[in-house]
Amino acid sequence: MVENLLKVHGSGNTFYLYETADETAMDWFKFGEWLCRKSNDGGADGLLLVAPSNVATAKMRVINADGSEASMCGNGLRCVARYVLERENKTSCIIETMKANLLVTEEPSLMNEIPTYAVQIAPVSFELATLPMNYNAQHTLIDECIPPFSMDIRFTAVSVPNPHLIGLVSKEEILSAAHQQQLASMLNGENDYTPDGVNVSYMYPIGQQEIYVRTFERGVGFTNACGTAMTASALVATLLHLVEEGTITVFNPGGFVKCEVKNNNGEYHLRLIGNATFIAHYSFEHVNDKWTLNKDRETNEQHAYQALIDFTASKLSALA
Ligand SMILES: N[C@H](CCC[C@H](N)C(=O)O)C(=O)O
Repeated sequence: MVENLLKVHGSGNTFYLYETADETAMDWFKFGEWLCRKSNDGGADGLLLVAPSNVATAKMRVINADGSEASMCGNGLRCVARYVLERENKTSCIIETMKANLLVTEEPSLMNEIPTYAVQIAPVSFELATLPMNYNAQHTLIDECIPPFSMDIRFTAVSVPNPHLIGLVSKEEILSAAHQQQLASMLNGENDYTPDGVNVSYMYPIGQQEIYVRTFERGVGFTNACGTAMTASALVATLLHLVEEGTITVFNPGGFVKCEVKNNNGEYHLRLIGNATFIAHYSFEHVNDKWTLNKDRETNEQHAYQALIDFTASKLSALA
């Protein structure tokens, strides 16, 4: 049977998006890993599954490119939000995710008529046990130097609810990815600190209420952007007084998003606002446990998104 799916992206973080009526229909981990292979039309960073929910309008599951499942995906949830809101002809709804039912809303375009959506990012915790992460039997790790990782980068660990380690780095470290690659590879292999791996982001303040974030994603590697990482970085930037609470623009290799941070005495309210671009329509067949993928037709949306890429490039040229 031929089935339809979409290729989508949020801030250049690309996914296949597939809606199923039956969560038991396939081995999503194997399907996700196969779909994301570069040999499949360039692959993708993950698979977004849209399924029925008993507690919300729909349910989202996130499979990384290596076939592992994550509890949350900020860029992906914006794409799922658009897909479900268009299906329901609504402007807001609740989407069930692994650890929270989250409000998603259609928003005014960021620029150039680009489809724009906002997603709630929750729950948030600085407790190392929620990542999980082990370090000196500490409960939290906020703005600290970790000698085994680096003698000069200060790190913060937070779950939103997937795990993030965020380093505040110098211009040199943001211009070269070598150290980040080496640290993230160690923390996503056999190691004493992060048994389930961790998304590793390097953050660099670039202006008034503006930061730049580059992320090595657990289960994927370097991506153009990681929505939960950008939102977590915006939160950390407020805690370190690099920016004010409110709306922070987060630039990344794939474009930019807006992150809203509100801190009510340690109760954090986070919202991620950004594009939800549908790139192309695909179809696949699943016969004798083998899949075949066919690209049916492109949308014309990537052309509009190019304006946001060009704006970002002009902004980041000052970084070099
Ligand atoms: N690699 C992440 C899941 C995808 C998150 C990212 N794509 C986002 O937009 O938040 C993890 O294993 O926690």
